Amino acid sequence: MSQLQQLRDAMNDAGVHALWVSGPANVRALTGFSSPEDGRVLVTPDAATLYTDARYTVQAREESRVPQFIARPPETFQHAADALKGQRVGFEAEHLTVAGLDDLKQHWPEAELVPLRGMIQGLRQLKMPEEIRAIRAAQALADQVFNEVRPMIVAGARELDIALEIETRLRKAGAESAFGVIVASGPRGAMPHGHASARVIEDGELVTVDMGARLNGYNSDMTRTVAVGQPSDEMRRVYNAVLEAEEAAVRAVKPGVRAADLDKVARDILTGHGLGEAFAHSLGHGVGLEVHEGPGLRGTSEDVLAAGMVITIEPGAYLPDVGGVRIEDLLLVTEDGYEVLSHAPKEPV
Ligand SMILES: CSCC[C@H](N)C(=O)N1CCC[C@H]1C(=O)O
Repeated sequence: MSQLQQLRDAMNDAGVHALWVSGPANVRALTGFSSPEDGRVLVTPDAATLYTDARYTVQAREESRVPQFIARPPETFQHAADALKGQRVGFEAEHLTVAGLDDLKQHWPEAELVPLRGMIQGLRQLKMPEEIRAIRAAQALADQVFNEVRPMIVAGARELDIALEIETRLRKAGAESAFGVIVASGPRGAMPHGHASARVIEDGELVTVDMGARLNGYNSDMTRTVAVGQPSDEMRRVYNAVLEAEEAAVRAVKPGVRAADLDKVARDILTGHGLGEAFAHSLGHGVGLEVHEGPGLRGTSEDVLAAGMVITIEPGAYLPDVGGVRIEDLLLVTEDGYEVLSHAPKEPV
């Protein structure tokens, strides 16, 4: 069943006749339009319309799987107003600004506006075959770029030169960086989001590189921590504990497993190594049109893994003023377990 048809079923369950979609990734998921920040979609029981403006007339015609209406507000809203009179119209509470809601109220005074959460994000958790192909291609490119740049990670190199090389190679291959490349060396490794700085890598340090490619709208996400020279015994111990936790969590991936239980697999191992407090974030997340999407792999998550999800497994341990380690793989949940999509080597330290 198409995502649009599944969405109509969900709208029916939520008791709305129509849905105004403004979240960029959701607009893209429903239409294929590649400038979704400048698009909106109105979904009704028998139609879906992409609203965008004249800058995108040709692009929308080429890309959109649904009919387009080219206009700017207020014409955009007026186009739909008659059909929405007396209807319950859902909107995406996470994606509509206060001003955006004011506009809807002003232009659709006879509609009942209903805030909804996570309706399309929920559907997006299960990837379709063409989406899996796109994520696989993005990760293959990320693996290739990581392997090409790996020899640059040596004592004397600056973090930001490594990040720039990764970004340049992704761009030359027709992709872009899915997020600001994280290159965190030595004590900066204690920052889970340590975006590359001007710091010069020193001998004996661990360097965490977290990178993703965005190709044809779909993202990848992978982290490797590598050693430059001989790291301290303490950091080698931390590395091996994180690796053990990562591999155990990967092995536990299969349909039906609760995301919270998966998080616990890794957390228990790190706790056993005295690193429970140092694991300062969740185990992972879904990846697709957004780098961070459902399911959420954290202790409080209600999500349950299902075949077709693409997830990260990325435990880490962060010791302030000392350093840190994170190891992350990208996985496809399959009918009988999982397939690891990220292939860059995990080097022994
Ligand atoms: C800035 S995007 C970060 C991508 C990264 N792989 C990631 O998802 N995380 C790094 C630390 C934990 C996790 C996160 O929740 O941000």
